[in-house]
Amino acid sequence: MSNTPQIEAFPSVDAWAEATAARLGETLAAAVRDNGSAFFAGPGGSTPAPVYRHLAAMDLDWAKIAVTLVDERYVPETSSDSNARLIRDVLLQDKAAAGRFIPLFTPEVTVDRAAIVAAKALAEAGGRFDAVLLGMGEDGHICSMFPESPTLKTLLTPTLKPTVLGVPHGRDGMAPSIERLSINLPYLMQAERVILGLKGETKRRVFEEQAKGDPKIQPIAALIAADVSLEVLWTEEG
Ligand SMILES: O=C(O)[C@H](O)[C@@H](O)[C@H](O)[C@H](O)COP(=O)(O)O
Repeated sequence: MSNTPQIEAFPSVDAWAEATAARLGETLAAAVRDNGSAFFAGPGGSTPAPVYRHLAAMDLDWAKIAVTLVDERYVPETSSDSNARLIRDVLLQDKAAAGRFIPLFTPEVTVDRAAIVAAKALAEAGGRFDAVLLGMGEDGHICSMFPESPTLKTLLTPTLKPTVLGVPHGRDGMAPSIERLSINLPYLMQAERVILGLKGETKRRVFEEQAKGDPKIQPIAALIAADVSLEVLWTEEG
């Protein structure tokens, strides 16, 4: 029986960011110690920057750590929408400047071709994440697993191989507003540690509601049904 993970509450954004970064860093350090290298995947959006600042300052063996994204807008790094830009500007600084970044975006003919290129690049980098940080939208999406998206069911299918898929922009004003690239649920299922970082009361409520949802179409329910080793760290400060 899958159980909803307990939400761990922190009194401030900084306490929340520090605790999240410490756990991610602990897992990355253990992977470097035990396997000689480590692989981290994180989100874009407005939530993770404080976590990335704390992580960048951690004294890890960053030259042995690969860094990628759990999803990406299908835009070049020159775009302010680029998640790769966030990773380069905030995470791959300070001590983490030596980390090796593996972007998901490449200027291919179509987003689906770019997804094939990204899937190959992640597989060549080891194909399994040691530590993953996830954000969540107020619609319950994680990665680029959006409600009503035609790719959602495939992204949430637990029996497929870990891969990257192209996500079309939403029709009739539905999210996402631009094409995306996203890892699928199996990538999260095989990760050593997955932390969902949430800020604000709305997202806490959405998480609790979505946890009771249909794992075929609701990502949080899919994570829980797939027994992903999920830790949920939350702070009320928005
Ligand atoms: O490309 C993105 O936008 C992110 O990778 C996405 O998966 C994010 O985690 C959620 O959309 C939450 O976004 P916020 O943190 O901005 O609420």
